[in-house]
Amino acid sequence: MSQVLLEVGALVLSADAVIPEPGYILWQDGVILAVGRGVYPGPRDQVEVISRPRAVAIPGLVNTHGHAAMTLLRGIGDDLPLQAWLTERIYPTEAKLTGEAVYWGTLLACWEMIQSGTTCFTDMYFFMHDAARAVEESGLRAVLSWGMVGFDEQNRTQGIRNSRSFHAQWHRAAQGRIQVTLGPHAPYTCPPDYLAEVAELSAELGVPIQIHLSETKREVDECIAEHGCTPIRLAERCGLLNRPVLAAHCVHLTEEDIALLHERDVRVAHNPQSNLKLASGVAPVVELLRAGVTVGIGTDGAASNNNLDLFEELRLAATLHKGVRQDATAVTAGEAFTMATSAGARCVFLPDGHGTLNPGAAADIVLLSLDSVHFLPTYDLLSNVVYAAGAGDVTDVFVAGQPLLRQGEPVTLDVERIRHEVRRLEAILGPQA
Ligand SMILES: CSC[C@H]1O[C@@H](n2cnc3c(O)ncnc32)[C@H](O)[C@@H]1O
Ligand SMILES: [Zn+2]
Repeated sequence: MSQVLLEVGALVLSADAVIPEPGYILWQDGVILAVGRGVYPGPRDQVEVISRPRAVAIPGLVNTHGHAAMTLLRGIGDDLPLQAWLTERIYPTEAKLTGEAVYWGTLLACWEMIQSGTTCFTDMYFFMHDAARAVEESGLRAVLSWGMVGFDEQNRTQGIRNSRSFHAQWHRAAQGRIQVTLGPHAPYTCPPDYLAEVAELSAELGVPIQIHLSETKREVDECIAEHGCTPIRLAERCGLLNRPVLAAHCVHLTEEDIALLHERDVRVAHNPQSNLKLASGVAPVVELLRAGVTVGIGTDGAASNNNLDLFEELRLAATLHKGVRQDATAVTAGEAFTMATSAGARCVFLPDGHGTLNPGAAADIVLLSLDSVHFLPTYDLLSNVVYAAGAGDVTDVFVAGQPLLRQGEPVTLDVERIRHEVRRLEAILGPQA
């Protein structure tokens, strides 16, 4: 495929490599070949040129935790804590979902994420063949898992069977944009022997695991009462932490938990907005970062957030811990940006270097308008991106070098059709149905 040259007004290659002046990115076959300041020095006649002199290029944002099709449940179960939210409102609504609904709900999520600068996301849900079809069509990169629960023998067996068939059909599909992982829901829905079985399957298939861990104090207290240890320690005893693991939430941790997360290189998805909305608490992100744990940022599903805007999440991650700790140095702009980009990419098991705009990284690129009010004035470009910019400033999105949003317009999605189908499903799924 031919080379593409993107000319921009400024670049943030990574948190510690900011170019606040015009420059370029050159890519081929979805991979960045060169970046630089000023005018591209090579021959221009052989390359396709995209000129965006009034935009800043940043690495695409990585959403490290979510349930994409829960966009269909946006607004259901507001103002409830996690367990009541799940059992009284979410599970009964999810019981009405079909593969077709998950397909449209996932497309809706893809639309929202593309529009707000996310290029890669994780998903743990049901009817995942339908979700994967939506991802393939959207052009996004995704790390998908079929959610597994072990309430009884039948759903345990079904969970393993679903995960195997999903892996067989979709792992490394969509030109490598889709990765399949295993998704045991949580220690309170998956008993220890089931978690051990999932760990064995993960080793057999050679794929990582994503799981909710230590989200609420109630979860930790009940785990200690039932199993004599914290959810993190339980996951270790079940053999889960011998495998690559992405743990969502990790709000209620002991010092020993944090040491164990670091020792086993468990990646943590920090979901500040969901944790606040479900009244779960605030994750000890400063302690996790200090211990050397890789922390990314996630939105969680749209029923606990209630949007999939990672710019909001990025800003909250950079401000929340300052307020809670009364320490203005807690989670700097650079740390938050890293969490949303390169650390996020590591969280979701992408190869080293992804989540940056350095040569060798995937050409997953987001452009923000320098004409936006949020870039006036611009003394410190990274500060503008983290503390001022928002989804409304996103003009263009590329994944693996392919345009998904061009000057504000979705390229891959028929958004009018998505709007129509979601309105239809709303009447079936909503509380008044
Ligand atoms: C088994 S598929 C995923 C399952 O998880 C539910 N879910 C969504 N958000 C959360 C959360 O923050 N904690 C725990 N479980 C969550 C979702 O509704 C699905 O049932
Ligand atoms: Zn979740």
